[in-house]
Amino acid sequence: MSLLQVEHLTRSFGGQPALKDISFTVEKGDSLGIIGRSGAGKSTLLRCLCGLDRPQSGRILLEGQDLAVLPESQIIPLRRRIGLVFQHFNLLTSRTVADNVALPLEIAGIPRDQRVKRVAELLDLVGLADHANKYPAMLSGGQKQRVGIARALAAQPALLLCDEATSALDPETTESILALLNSINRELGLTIVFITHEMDVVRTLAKHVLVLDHGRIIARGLPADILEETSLQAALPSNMEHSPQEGSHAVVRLTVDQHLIMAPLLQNVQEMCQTQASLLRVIPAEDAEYQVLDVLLQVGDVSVATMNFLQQNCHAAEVVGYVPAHS
Ligand SMILES: Nc1ncnc2c1ncn2[C@@H]1O[C@H](COP(=O)(O)OP(=O)(O)OP(=O)(O)O)[C@@H](O)[C@H]1O
Repeated sequence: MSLLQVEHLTRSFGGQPALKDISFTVEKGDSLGIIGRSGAGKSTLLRCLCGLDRPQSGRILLEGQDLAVLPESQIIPLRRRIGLVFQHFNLLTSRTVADNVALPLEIAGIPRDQRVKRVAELLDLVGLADHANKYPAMLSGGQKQRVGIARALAAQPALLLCDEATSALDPETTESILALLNSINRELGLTIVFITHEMDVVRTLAKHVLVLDHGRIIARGLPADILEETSLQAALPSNMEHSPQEGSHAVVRLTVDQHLIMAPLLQNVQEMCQTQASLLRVIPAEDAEYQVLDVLLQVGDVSVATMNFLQQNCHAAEVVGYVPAHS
């Protein structure tokens, strides 16, 4: 039996569908990333998965129990099987770090001595053992999220749901939080379902990916395949049709050896400047808006004439360093 089984889920707001016929399963130990542009239905799906919202139809089976139809009184114990990590941490400012982490255990009626032991273990796990008595206002964003993660793990959930858990953090802190979530998934074997709009998060954390668009699943699979497909989709002209129209031109996708693109330029440098030039590396453009490639060449003689030639034939050319001639 899958840990989570979602079948034909639909959810509308005022007649406007936000989720349409969503079906997928999550196996124990998986890490599923749900991506999609703004308004695709990610948050609505996550709210349904944790029982905070009810779909109009469909089933959400967590360990075999249907969150979509259970009466509220029976959903509460089932919700304890789910740990939630929020974008903005949602810590209680008047409670210390230790008391924030202890909250789900208090609600579950766990005796004080067991709570103290469990909280100490959790703070150790998230690297905050020395911060137990601090208040949230005394912590950095990354530390607050670590508290959020410890709290989510407190009641030993079967499933961790993360709602844009790193969107409010800087890149370095994001990396450390993703490393923590990764170890929780890979070393503790805890199943994670997360929503994000950041491709790097998917690349780092997901074992599988679902892509939502206008409330539907439009793609699912392994991160590498989905990310390649997603970047291709984003690059396609917005006015592209899938069938030929009167007078239309075809859009052709090529997979090209980068040496082939550079060959004419390298040949010209060698002929016009009478110097050796070879390709070291092509760096994919970070900024798609300008559609440029960064290319590293190894050039034998960087005379004024060679640099002038390169500057005239490229957007820009500058010497960034030197390597031995034989490398
Ligand atoms: N409580 C609500 N009342 C009315 N419409 C809603 C409600 N919640 C979501 N919607 C609508 O459902 C659709 C999906 O919204 P949702 O917030 O799930 O998308 P999302 O993918 O999480 O977007 P974002 O990345 O911007 O948070 C949107 O059209 C949104 O306006």
